[in-house]
Amino acid sequence: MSEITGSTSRLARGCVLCYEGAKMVLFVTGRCGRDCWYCPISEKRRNGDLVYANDRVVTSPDDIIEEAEMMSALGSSITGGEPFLVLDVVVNACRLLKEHFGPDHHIHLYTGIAPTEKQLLPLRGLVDEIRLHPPQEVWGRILDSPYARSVETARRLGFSIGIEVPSLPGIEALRAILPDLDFLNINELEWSETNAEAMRLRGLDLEDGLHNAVGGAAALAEPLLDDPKVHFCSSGFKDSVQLRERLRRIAGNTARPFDEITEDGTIVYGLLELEDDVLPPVLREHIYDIEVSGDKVEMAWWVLAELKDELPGKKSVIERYPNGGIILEVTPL
Ligand SMILES: C[S@@+](CC[C@H](N)C(=O)[O-])C[C@H]1O[C@@H](n2cnc3c(N)ncnc32)[C@H](O)[C@@H]1O
Ligand code: SF4
Repeated sequence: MSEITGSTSRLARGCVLCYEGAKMVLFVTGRCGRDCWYCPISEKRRNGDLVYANDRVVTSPDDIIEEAEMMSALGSSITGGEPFLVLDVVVNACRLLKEHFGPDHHIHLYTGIAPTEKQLLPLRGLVDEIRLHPPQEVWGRILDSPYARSVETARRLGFSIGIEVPSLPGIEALRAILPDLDFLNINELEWSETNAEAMRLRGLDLEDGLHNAVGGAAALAEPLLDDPKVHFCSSGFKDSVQLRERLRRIAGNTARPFDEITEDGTIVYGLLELEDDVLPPVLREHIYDIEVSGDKVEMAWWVLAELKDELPGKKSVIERYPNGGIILEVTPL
C-alpha cells in the first residue's frame, strides 16, 4: 500500500503541509473524557495539563512562536487529549499564531467529541479544518449520531470538515457519511507503549520490526480507497516523510556551521571531552570552528577525526535530533 493513497487533489490542506513537515504540533492537554482502548498518548502526557509544541513543553506565547519559527512552520495542528476541554487555551494559541504568522497559517484541530455550534463558534476564523474522531461503536450508525450533526454545523460555519480515525474493524460503515465530508483520513493503527497490552488482549501484533504499524490494520482501509475523499496515512509515512521533513526544516534553521545535516534531518558533529577545561594548543592555534563549554569541545566530526591523535581526552561522533534534541548515536573515535 502506498504512503498516502487516494487522489491528492482532494487531500486536506492540513495533510499537504504535514507532508512537507511544515505543521507544528500543539498538544494542548493530556486530559480527555474518552478512554479509547487504542489511545497512543504516552503515560507522561496523559491526564496532564502541560502544553507541548512538537516535543517541547511551552509555558508562554513566546515559547510557542519560537518553536514555530524554528521549524519555519506554515501551519499548526491542535491535538491532545481533548482540545475542547481547554477551549480558552486553544483560542488564545490560534489567535497568537494567526496574528503572528498571518491568516494563511493553516490550523487544523483534532477532537474526540461531537462539538456543538456553541463550541465551534469561538473557533471561527481561527481554526481552518476540523477532524472528528467518532468512537468505533458509533461508526455503524454514524448518520444518526451527534457527529453527523457536528459535520453539518461545522460546514455551515465555514470550516473544512473531515473525519480522522484509526483503521479498525467496521470502518467501511463510514462510507455512509462520505458525501457530507470534505475528507476521511484513515490512520494505520499504531502500536504504542500505552496500548500494547490492549493490542495483545485482542490478538494483535506488530506488522514488522521496523515501524509501529499493527498487522492487518492497513488492509481494513482498502475497501474505502476507491473514493477520492479517502486518504490512508501509513505508520511508515509518518516516520519516514513527516518526521524527516520536519527535522530537516528545524536543522536548516538551527544547525551550527560545523554541524553536518543528514538526509534524515539529524545533525552530526564531533565531541571532545577533556579532563580539564584547558583547550589543547592545536585547537587554540588553528582557526577551527569550535564551540567550548567547560571541558567539552564540539566541532565538525571530520576535524575531530583528523586531529584525533593530537588531542587528549575522550572523542566521539554524535548524531542527534537538531536543536539539542535526543541523541541517537554515539560512536567513539
Ligand atoms: C491521539 S488523537 C488526539 C486528539 C483527539 N483526542 C482525537 O482522538 O482525535 C489524534 C489522532 O490519532 C488517531 N489515533 C488514535 N489512536 C491511534 C492509534 N492507535 N493509531 C493510529 N492513530 C490513532 C485518532 O483517530 C486521531 O485522529
Ligand atoms: S479521544 Fe483521542 S485522546 Fe481521547 S482517548 Fe481517544 S484517542 Fe485518546
